[in-house]
Amino acid sequence: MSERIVVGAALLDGGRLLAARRSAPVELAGRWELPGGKVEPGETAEAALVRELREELGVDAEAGGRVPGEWPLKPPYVLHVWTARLRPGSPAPEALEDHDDLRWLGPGEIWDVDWLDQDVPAVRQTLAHLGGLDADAGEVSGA
Ligand SMILES: Nc1nc2c([nH]c(=O)n2[C@H]2C[C@H](O)[C@@H](COP(=O)(O)OP(=O)(O)OP(=O)(O)O)O2)c(=O)[nH]1
Repeated sequence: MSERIVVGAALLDGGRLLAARRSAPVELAGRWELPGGKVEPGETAEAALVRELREELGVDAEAGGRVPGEWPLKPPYVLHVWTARLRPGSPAPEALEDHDDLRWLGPGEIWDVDWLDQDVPAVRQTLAHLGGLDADAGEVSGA
C-alpha cells in the first residue's frame, strides 16, 4: 500500500506553538500532537491543513511552508509538518474534535508536554527549521 500523508500544523502565533492533547484513540489519548489529519485523495496538503484546523479547532488558518522532513507513523501513514498561522479575525482555537486540551507553548515550554513519541523528532526539526520561536516565527520573510 502506498504511503498516506498526515499533515501536522505548526500553528504559530506571537512566538508560541500550539500543542493539542489527543482524546482518542485510546493508545494515543493523553499525548500531545500537532493538530491536523489525513490528506484526502485529490486534496493538497495546504487545503487539508486548513480544513482540519477548521474542523478540529474552529479556526480560520492559512498554511505557510513545509518543514523539510517526513516522520513515519503507523503504516501506511507518514507525518509532514507545515507551518500555519491564524488569519486576521480568526476565532481562538478550541478543542472541538479529537482533542481535550490545547496549549500555546512559548520558547522554553516546548518540552513541557508529553508529545507522541513519533512527534518528538518532527517538533525538534520544526524548531530547528524556524531557528527557534520568537515573535516572528513562521512569518514569510518579505511578506
Ligand atoms: N494530526 C496528527 N496526527 C498524528 C500526529 N502524530 C501521529 O502519530 N498522528 C496519527 C494519529 C492518527 O492515527 C493519524 C491522524 O489521524 P487523525 O485522526 O488526526 O486524522 P483525521 O482527522 O483525518 O482522521 P479520520 O478520523 O478522518 O480518520 O496520525 C500529529 O502530530 N498530528
